[in-house]
Amino acid sequence: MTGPIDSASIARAPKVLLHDHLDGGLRPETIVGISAEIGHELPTTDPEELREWFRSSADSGSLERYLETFVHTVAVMQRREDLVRVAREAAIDLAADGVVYAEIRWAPEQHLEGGLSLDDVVVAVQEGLAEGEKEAAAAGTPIRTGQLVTAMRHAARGREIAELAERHRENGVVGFDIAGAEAGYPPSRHLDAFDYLHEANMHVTIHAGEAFGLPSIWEAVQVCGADRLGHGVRIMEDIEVLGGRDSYGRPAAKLGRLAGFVRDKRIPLELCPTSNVQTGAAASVAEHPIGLLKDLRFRVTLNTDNRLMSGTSMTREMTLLVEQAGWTLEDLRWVTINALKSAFIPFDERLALIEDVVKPGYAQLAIS
Ligand SMILES: O=c1[nH]cnc2c1ncn2[C@@H]1O[C@H](CO)[C@@H](O)[C@H]1O
Ligand SMILES: [Zn+2]
Repeated sequence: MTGPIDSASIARAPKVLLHDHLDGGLRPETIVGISAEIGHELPTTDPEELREWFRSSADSGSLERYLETFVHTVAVMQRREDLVRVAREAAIDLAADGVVYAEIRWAPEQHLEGGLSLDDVVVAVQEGLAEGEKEAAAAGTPIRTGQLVTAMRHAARGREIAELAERHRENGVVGFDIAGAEAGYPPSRHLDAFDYLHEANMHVTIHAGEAFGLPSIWEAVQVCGADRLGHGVRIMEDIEVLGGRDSYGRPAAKLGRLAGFVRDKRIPLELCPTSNVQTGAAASVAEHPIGLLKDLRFRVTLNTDNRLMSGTSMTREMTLLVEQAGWTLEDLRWVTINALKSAFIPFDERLALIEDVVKPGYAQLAIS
């Protein structure tokens, strides 16, 4: 399973996605269609031009500017039927990309302009995801999805959103996240939300170590008790590469206390190479730290972040790593199993997906 891998195999490989924003993955045609109905003005109404507009506008070198484009996707996700549609299409599109399990995140507090309540919007998205799952199964590409309910870090609704997540845990919500501009908005601003969720035994991931460095990661892990790190790529700032290899053939490196803790505790990193290149957290996919972090045996997972803004898919992220960073089929299988090990669904269900779907899927690719 270590030889070169062709593009058809990458497309067919089972994939697991833990970090994908619902409002970052819309089909351009859907944005154009809903905008026309609700009278929202877009930079262009040509779907292909719009696709390119999102990608190039997000190619800004800064997270703040990357996030500006979301005004157009959030605008078309305010009516109940539109939330259902966007969620349904997300599940179908991910399934067509070979994704067999996806945790899809979004911030309910940004979808109340049409008069819906926080509970209404979560129910609408769940309805869409369930419809999409059904259609994907009928098309022969089964997928399982879960919602991650996000609170916006600049706002002050963390506790309320945490309670929302907890209320819907039996109805599709598998965890909680905070997102938005990182610099100036440390995770501890939402400590009451995290305390509440820990008391309720809920799972938590935190965007940290993307646009801001070690203090943000430290707070997420040690103050807020994050189970996983959204991005976490700046953990590199606590790793000194020494050059050469150790006796196990791994890159020789000296880990600081925080990086050592993250690796020792097997805290999953939800890495998103293309998105990081766009926001300036990495120079290129070839040079992205994901390769080094893999070789150092961190709990690495591979993700899309925002398929629309980053012009990507799981197949594309995998292809880039294969073509530009020398990844093998075994590496792709490893990050996929890592992601399932780190998923927020119950352990027995994760195991079933690993044994019944992922391992047989990769075994088939290895022999064909
Ligand atoms: O990579 C990211 N870092 C931080 N925040 C993000 C990223 N991608 C999207 N969002 C933010 O999360 C909200 C809910 O999905 C989006 O509206 C966007 O503002
Ligand atoms: Zn993100």
